[in-house]
Amino acid sequence: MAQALVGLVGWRGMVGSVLMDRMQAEGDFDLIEPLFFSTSNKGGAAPSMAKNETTLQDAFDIEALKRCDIVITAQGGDYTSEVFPKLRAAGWNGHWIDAASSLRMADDAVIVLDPVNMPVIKNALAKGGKNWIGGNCTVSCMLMGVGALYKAGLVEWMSTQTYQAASGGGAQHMRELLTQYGTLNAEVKALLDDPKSAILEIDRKIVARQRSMSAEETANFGVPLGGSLIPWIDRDLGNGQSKEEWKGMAETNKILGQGDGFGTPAIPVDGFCVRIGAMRCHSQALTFKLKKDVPVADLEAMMAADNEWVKVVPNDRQSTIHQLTPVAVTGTLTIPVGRVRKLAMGPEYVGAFTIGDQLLWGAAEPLRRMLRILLDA
Ligand SMILES: NC(=O)C1=CN([C@@H]2O[C@H](COP(=O)(O)OP(=O)(O)OC[C@H]3O[C@@H](n4cnc5c(N)ncnc54)[C@H](OP(=O)(O)O)[C@@H]3O)[C@@H](O)[C@H]2O)C=CC1
Ligand SMILES: N[C@@H](CC(=O)OP(=O)(O)O)C(=O)O
Repeated sequence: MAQALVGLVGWRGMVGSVLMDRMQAEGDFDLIEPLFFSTSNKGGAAPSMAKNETTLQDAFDIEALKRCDIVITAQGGDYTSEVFPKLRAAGWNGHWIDAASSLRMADDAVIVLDPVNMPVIKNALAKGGKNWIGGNCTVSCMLMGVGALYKAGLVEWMSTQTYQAASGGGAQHMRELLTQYGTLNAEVKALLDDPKSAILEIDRKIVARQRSMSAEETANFGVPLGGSLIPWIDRDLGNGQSKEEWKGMAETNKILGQGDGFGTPAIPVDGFCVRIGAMRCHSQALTFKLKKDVPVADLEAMMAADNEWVKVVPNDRQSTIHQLTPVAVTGTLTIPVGRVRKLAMGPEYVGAFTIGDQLLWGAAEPLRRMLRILLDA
């Protein structure tokens, strides 16, 4: 039987490159006939994973896209908003797998995170579902870590305080962060090299340099991030909440198949989303109100057994500082969960801290796994 023709859009971007790496590592290209698209280089040479179709197709050419059994895109929301409706209107009935948020909350779209919501995916597949959208990176990484508590029906509500990496804004944001770090270092290099220099003099020079950063130096984040933080991510919803914070409850419940449209009440999820100067790992401090008092050891055992990527980190200083950091997690599929302990508010209140690489579980991995689910169906 001919292999499925799979259109790949956005493959050379940051998320797309991670996706390509993972697809190669897992042998996904052995199972498909890839067709590579470009928004900027139609007719150029496709990457080495191409088999029979070695020329880049125009990513806006609906007829070319219509040839595909499956399209996977990491090109971004503007591309999805422009092309997806035209493709469906042209009668295309293939599977659309997308990293962008544009279609996530549509009734006919499933947010894919199969280690957490395989039953939701299977149910939608059986009903003829065709639109498979990757979740918000923060939500996906969080559920990969603590999804077991939701699956067990233990969570009354959850509050999350995030520490989100620069990569969530895109490649230019990562460059801007590092450039700012370099600028700040250069500002006080002579003083740092002198062990007798006064730390408050260094501090004064740093904050003066941060406060005088030009529009060019802060073009992506709008304000300095190096040596600072930004407690607002994504749009202002006008009700005091950021769009990133809104996604926490909306997407968590949609992934789990509960809340609006599912006939079961949504679980409240809320908190603050904060940009920090990490590169590509999103970290989060979680507070749970459980429906009953469950021993910490039992909670840890449930999380550890939930999927092969969760790693419960013992709640001690040495384990935490070595295993529960962006430096430890970057570039891996491991989702550590640590700092699990009962909080002072009462036996049903539990704290935890979790981290995920937002380009892997937060973006690329759920997409390629959805491709495999479709190929196996
Ligand atoms: N960044 C993130 O953390 C997350 C992103 N997403 C989604 O994925 C989308 C893509 O994000 P991201 O990968 O960061 O976007 P990028 O800007 O890295 O890539 C998007 C597209 O830009 C074009 N492009 C132009 N110049 C370059 C260049 N120098 N190098 C590479 N590509 C270039 C490419 O299209 P072409 O080849 O056609 O020219 C590429 O596919 C986002 O818009 C979002 O919807 C989802 C989750 C997390
Ligand atoms: N908003 C995320 C990144 C992202 O792309 O999210 P979404 O896929 O929900 O738009 C961040 O800035 O960290």
